[in-house]
Amino acid sequence: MTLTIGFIGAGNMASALVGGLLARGHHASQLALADSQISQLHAFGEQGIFTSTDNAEVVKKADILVLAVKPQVMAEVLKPLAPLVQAKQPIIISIAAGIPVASISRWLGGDLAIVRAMPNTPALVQSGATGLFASPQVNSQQRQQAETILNAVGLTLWVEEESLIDSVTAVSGSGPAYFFYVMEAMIHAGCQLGLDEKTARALTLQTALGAAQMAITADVSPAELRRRVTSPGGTTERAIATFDAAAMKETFQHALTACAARGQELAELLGKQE
Ligand SMILES: NC(=O)C1=CN([C@@H]2O[C@H](COP(=O)(O)OP(=O)(O)OC[C@H]3O[C@@H](n4cnc5c(N)ncnc54)[C@H](OP(=O)(O)O)[C@@H]3O)[C@@H](O)[C@H]2O)C=CC1
Ligand SMILES: O=C(O)[C@@H]1CCC=N1
Repeated sequence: MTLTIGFIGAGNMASALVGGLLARGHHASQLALADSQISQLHAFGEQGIFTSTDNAEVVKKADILVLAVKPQVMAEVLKPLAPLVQAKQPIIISIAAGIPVASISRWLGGDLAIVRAMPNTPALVQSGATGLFASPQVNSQQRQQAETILNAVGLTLWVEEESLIDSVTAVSGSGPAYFFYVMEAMIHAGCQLGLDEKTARALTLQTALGAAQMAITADVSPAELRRRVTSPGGTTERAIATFDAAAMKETFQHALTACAARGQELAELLGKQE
């Protein structure tokens, strides 16, 4: 039996996950999405997916309920759904940054199988990376079911401490934005060096793809692959020296630390709501 996966919130990340699931052959009739904005739902409805602006309608259908609203509205979204969720007992998968299992459980009335997942937007092209954490109530079959959903859209890895979800967020949840940032910067620099925008963009994106494919398939580290590009006395050496002089590695360390700290801050700011 295929389980129905319901999503509360039909924004960027739910779209990426649903797009990935559909592309992997998950049937539209076994998906359901709720969002407060009807405009967010049209495209899904047109694909034969059940949609509603009433979150409760999706909870009624869901064997697996994916919580995909912003952390800031999670408490107000979940509390009215508690009686229905308690009656239906779906597996809960929260993709929200920061919000702890204990808060989700409290808002939904307690004692539920809750998985925290931290996916990323490349799920849309089945190249996602997701970190998962299971609460003690999640049995091995439910763990497998949660993993199967996220596996449909890319790589999955379990962490055994909930706090490590903030670290996953810093590396891969937010990570696509860092790579897009580097792409923006390289395209801009290419244009400054005289390339037209189309050429700078095509060269940058293909280089990103090629470097990622090499790093994934190589049996040596990214550091070694970098060394192989960097001919002594050559051109790359100058660029890397410039990055080192600007303390780029330290900047990444600071940025990822700030990202993970924001996850903890969200938990403290929002997770304590009654
Ligand atoms: N974007 C990313 O790369 C990632 C995001 N996440 C997590 O995923 C979650 C969703 O993020 P993202 O998809 O980017 O956010 P979006 O804002 O794109 O999506 C959230 C959706 O929920 C809707 N919504 C707001 N209030 C309600 C409500 N009361 N009931 C139902 N739907 C509601 C929003 O509508 P409206 O716009 O009108 O408010 C919006 O369409 C967040 O918790 C985030 O931490 C995790 C990993 C990666
Ligand atoms: O920026 C955010 O808060 C979300 C969580 C990870 C990626 N986007």
